[in-house]
Amino acid sequence: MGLTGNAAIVGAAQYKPEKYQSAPQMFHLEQVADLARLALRDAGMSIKELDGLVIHGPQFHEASIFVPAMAAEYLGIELNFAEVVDLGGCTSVGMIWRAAAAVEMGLCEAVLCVIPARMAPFGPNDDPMWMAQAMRYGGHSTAFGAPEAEFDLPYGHLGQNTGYAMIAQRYAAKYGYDPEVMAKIAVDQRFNAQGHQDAIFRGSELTVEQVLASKMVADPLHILEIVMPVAGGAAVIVTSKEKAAKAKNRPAFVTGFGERLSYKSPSYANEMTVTPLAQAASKAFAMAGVRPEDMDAAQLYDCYTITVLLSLEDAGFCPKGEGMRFIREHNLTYKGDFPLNTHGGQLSFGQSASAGGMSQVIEAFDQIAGRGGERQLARADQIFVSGTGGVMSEQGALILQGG
Ligand SMILES: CC(=O)CC(=O)SCCNC(=O)CCNC(=O)[C@H](O)C(C)(C)COP(=O)(O)OP(=O)(O)OC[C@H]1O[C@@H](n2cnc3c(N)ncnc32)[C@H](O)[C@@H]1OP(=O)(O)O
Repeated sequence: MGLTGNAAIVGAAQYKPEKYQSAPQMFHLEQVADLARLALRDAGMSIKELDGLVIHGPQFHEASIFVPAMAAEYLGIELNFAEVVDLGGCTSVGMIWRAAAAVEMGLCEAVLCVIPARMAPFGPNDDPMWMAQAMRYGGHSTAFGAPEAEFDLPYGHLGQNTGYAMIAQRYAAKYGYDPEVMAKIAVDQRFNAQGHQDAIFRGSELTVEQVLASKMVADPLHILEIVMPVAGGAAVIVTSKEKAAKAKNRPAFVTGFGERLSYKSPSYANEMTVTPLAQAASKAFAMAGVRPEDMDAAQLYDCYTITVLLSLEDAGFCPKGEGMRFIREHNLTYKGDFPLNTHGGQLSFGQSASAGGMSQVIEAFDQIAGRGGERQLARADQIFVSGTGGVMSEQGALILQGG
């Protein structure tokens, strides 16, 4: 049951992360078209070959319904498969497996997965204040009737920072917490970012002391353990094995996936320190017929350092409660014995809304395709990718393997 490895990523493109103030504003459809052009060029394919579209829809305030049909019309293509994915930071991983499954089912042959994440010019019905706030406190709905508006927000649980801090506090109470070890995650990833020409924090290396001396945002999370929101956008082409055989790049076959959605707010979790990634990852490994120790690298969603710690444990790279020891004992850089987030992760490459997780998918593809430049791993045949939405509540796992 599941994928049989007959669909692959063959091309990708992403905008260089930029601060919102300096990034160009583009209408979302314009971004879709531009990203599609860049990803197709990378794959060596023509737009006429596309017959599937997976799109991230919520930001389309130009039109809130029929988003895939509107985008297809704008691209001038007809579709055999269309899907909107809205899973926050789990969107990217969710898009890739849905595209691969659709290809394997024979619904379509080539799918564009696309997330526009630059700001669009404000329209007459947009409220710039609300949008600025939504961008800042991304994860929480303040909408009338939303459970978090009633039970979380009045207690100061605004958006993601406080939710992840709460999980970190619970972890600390249960298993202990060494701030230096947590800072090492950010430091090793910042080292990796020096090897990626598009990383927003290329050119500024980091030490454990700097992380620990940086502003405390939500105890125990320092600002340098938290992602900085940036403008961006990404697109990936997933196609059939037959088409992949003719592709320009070495394909990354999608051989396993898992997805698990749980509570949206950690306040409702039975046990905050165990995330739904445990189920998602074990399904993905079983489907691909591989184990965590077979992986050449892990690209783990990293909105916060605590996300990385929990993901390492729940994906099965080390037992529960032993993440600190694992991080202390391993060099997580691309030069090390456990290459993790080899592009710098979102902490150091940059986090653009919902497209941030696609940077992890694209880095896995780049490594498998052998175009990682100075950060290229000697062996990159099997890579694990995770996606995290909400406050550890939406989890996705992918296994990508070179052909
Ligand atoms: C979405 C999902 O489903 C799952 C997820 O990914 S959850 C995560 C979603 N993302 C978020 O919630 C965003 C988290 N980040 C933040 O809220 C903010 O960055 C923050 C509150 C941590 C800091 O904001 P702030 O204190 O107002 O910083 P601000 O005054 O804007 O900037 C101060 C400086 O620090 C920098 N900075 C801001 N945030 C930074 C960060 N996280 N890391 C490093 N530098 C940062 C700024 O660039 C600025 O530098 P300059 O003065 O040189 O321009």
